[in-house]
Amino acid sequence: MSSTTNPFESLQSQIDEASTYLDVNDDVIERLKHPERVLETNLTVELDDGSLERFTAFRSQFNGDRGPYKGGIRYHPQVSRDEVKALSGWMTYKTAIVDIPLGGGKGGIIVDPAEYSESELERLTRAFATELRPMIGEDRDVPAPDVNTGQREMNWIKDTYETLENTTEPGVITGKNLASGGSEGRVEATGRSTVIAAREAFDYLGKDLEGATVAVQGYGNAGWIAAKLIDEMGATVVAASDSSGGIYNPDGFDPVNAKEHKNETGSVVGYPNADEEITNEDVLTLDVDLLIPAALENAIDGDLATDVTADVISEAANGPLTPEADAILEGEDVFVIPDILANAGGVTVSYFEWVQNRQRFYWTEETVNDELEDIVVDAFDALVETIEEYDLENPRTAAYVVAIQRVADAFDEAGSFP
Ligand SMILES: NC(=O)C1=CN([C@@H]2O[C@H](COP(=O)(O)OP(=O)(O)OC[C@H]3O[C@@H](n4cnc5c(N)ncnc54)[C@H](O)[C@@H]3O)[C@@H](O)[C@H]2O)C=CC1
Ligand SMILES: O=C(O)CCC(=O)C(=O)O
Repeated sequence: MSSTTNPFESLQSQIDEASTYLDVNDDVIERLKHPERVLETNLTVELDDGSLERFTAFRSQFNGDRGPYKGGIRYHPQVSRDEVKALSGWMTYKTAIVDIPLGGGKGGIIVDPAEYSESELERLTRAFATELRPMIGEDRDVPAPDVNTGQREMNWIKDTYETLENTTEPGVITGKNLASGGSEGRVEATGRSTVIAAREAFDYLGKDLEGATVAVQGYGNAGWIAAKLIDEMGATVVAASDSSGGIYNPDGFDPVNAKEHKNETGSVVGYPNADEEITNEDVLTLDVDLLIPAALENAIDGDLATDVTADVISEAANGPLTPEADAILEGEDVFVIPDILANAGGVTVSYFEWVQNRQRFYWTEETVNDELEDIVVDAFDALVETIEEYDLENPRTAAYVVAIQRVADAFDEAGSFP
């Protein structure tokens, strides 16, 4: 993170901003600014050399008014209680803006997975799954992948849960591989919604995506798929970065080829067809038509925002702009598609996976992608309608107006406290 902005405070200020347009009781808004509960647990894991190491892990269940808590599990040294709380809140408003019947949750372990062997990571993941067991379940809380976790970790969690519960319940977790009950299209889903939303924004703004230049910060699951799909739509990817640095070719490069280079060498840096090496900050401030931040929170803070020159930003990452950056870009007429809509493809296809698991009936990739397309386009239309109805400058505020109203309605329908 390039800024010390607390992501939980960012979430709360986003809610405050939107609530001024809503006729929702202040006490209800206060409830919608805090998680319902947070598990903090210490996992003691045996390392390969026989020693023991303690890891701190969290699971925040932010809101379950619209359905089971839903959200990923992150492995990263910067995971903190407040980060997990923020991410779980963003999940709540994400599932609401795309109108799928789920709540919001998030988990994380403070760990740099690159420093541990596969067997150590398996023991760590299974230890976390054991702690999570009483609070997860397909009708309770359904985790999924996030930064530095993927199908492998999801399969371990499913297996641990099912073994302890003596059951088969693949819908306890999503983002599994196909053989373990995963869905077609889930790996690509986050990048896919990021570019569908970008395409809709270009259309709304009367801009041409064909030949538009694109920079992608973060070349992991969300970022590289977004690069690949936007290239397939006719745009030109000119820059990309990962935690080791950035690459640039003003004429564009093949995103798939760049990914192959990253797979072989560990980084996009050194990719021969885009050999101009630039910093991560340069990637964020390039004069491009579309910027896709796809790494971590606070990538663009107030200082950097003044140098951002992209016309459209599609937030594949959660929380890549600090509130200060958001306000600056709003003043500069940059159209920011907020994370809770742009990256909602991941949780939407997780929802499809959960539905398929429960029905024991699996969809084709084409069905998954068609259903995802409809949901993202509907959410974008609701965003535009709200921008116009309230004459809003900032699409993020519009997204929260829609999402908070939906969560508040569900709370309201449930009746008052006993
Ligand atoms: N995986 C998913 O389904 C979803 C992910 N997201 C969000 O997308 C973002 C990325 O997640 P994933 O792609 O899943 O993670 P990932 O672990 O697959 O990839 C993260 C990438 O970001 C890079 N990175 C880290 N720090 C960086 C920095 N300072 N500058 C440039 N690159 C940096 C890493 O090198 C890596 O390439 C996160 O904010 C995550 O919460 C959002 C919705 C769903
Ligand atoms: O697939 C999911 O359930 C959640 C993905 C996620 O963590 C996110 O959207 O930030």
